[in-house]
Amino acid sequence: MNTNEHVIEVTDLRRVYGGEFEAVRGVTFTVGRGELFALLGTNGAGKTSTVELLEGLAPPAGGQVRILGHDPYTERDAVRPRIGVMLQEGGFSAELTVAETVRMWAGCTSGARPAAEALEMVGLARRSDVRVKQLSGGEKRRLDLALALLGRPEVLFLDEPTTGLDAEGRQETWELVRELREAGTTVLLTTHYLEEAEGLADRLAILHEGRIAASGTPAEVTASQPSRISFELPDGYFLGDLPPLAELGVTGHEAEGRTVRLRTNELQRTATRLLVWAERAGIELRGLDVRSGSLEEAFLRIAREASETGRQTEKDQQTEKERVA
Ligand SMILES: Nc1ncnc2c1ncn2[C@@H]1O[C@H](COP(=O)(O)OP(=O)(O)OP(=O)(O)O)[C@@H](O)[C@H]1O
Repeated sequence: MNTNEHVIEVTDLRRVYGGEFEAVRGVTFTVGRGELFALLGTNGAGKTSTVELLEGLAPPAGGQVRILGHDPYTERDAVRPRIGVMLQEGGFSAELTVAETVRMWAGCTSGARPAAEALEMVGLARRSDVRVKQLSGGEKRRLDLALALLGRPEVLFLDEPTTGLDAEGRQETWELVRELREAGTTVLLTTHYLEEAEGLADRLAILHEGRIAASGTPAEVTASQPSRISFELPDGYFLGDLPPLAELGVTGHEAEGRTVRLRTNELQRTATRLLVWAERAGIELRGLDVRSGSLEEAFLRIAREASETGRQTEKDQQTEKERVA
């Protein structure tokens, strides 16, 4: 098996609603066999619109998708048996039991796992005889996942798999996803939880307004962000009392009353010089908080830049959608 094989290939993908509103605007990425790729983005960024095209639920308005070398829309029969899709809201009957639901789906799936095995994998074995309507939100997500795993998929699409799960359930799902990936399953995950992407993804992309605003390994995306130091100066001290900020390696700052926030790309140098200065001056920097750039930081920057430049765009899009509707 060629491990460099691109199981998912997306090139200049576009999706248009109502003939005019462009929700996906030229998205390009690839996912190799056994890789876990996460799509992140603000609300309405275009994650679901993109993933639905990858699942073959609609044809793209432009560009191309290849899943396992096939077009998932026009060659659905070649692709569908080899992929597993966990939808945001599975449409199962509330009156059936968990086991009946899984058996019903297994009847429509070629080479399905035994129902008991799928339920065991997601930790629902003890809930087999419970009616779906009696499951908690988190248990329903696990049932969605069991159904997606039934056909032993080579490619697994997970749309917000841990929404509604408690901390333990989330950890268990992450563990399962890791095991599946280690067994060679290629996974495409959308999520709102940044720590989920950080902990699971080999590579990720942050979507914004239908375009990829940042992509790479979690470490690469994080490294593009400045580190932050914040603290409170004692009474009688002001920002101007610090050594020149350029000498500290500071690239940006804010001061609000006695609270100071510094940004730097050289965390060790800035922190050391700041602490040496404070020590020599006999000053305690209360509430001192030193943190490296994070995925959250990258995400918030993209969202912030969006809200600064995007208000007009949002208005335009709304008008566009109203016209289309
Ligand atoms: N059927 C539709 N008709 C018209 N516009 C749509 C349709 N579906 C989605 N949109 C719009 O397309 C844009 C992208 O939506 P999408 O659901 O793909 O975003 P998302 O990133 O998955 O968002 P969320 O994180 O909120 O689930 C949004 O502006 C949304 O309002």
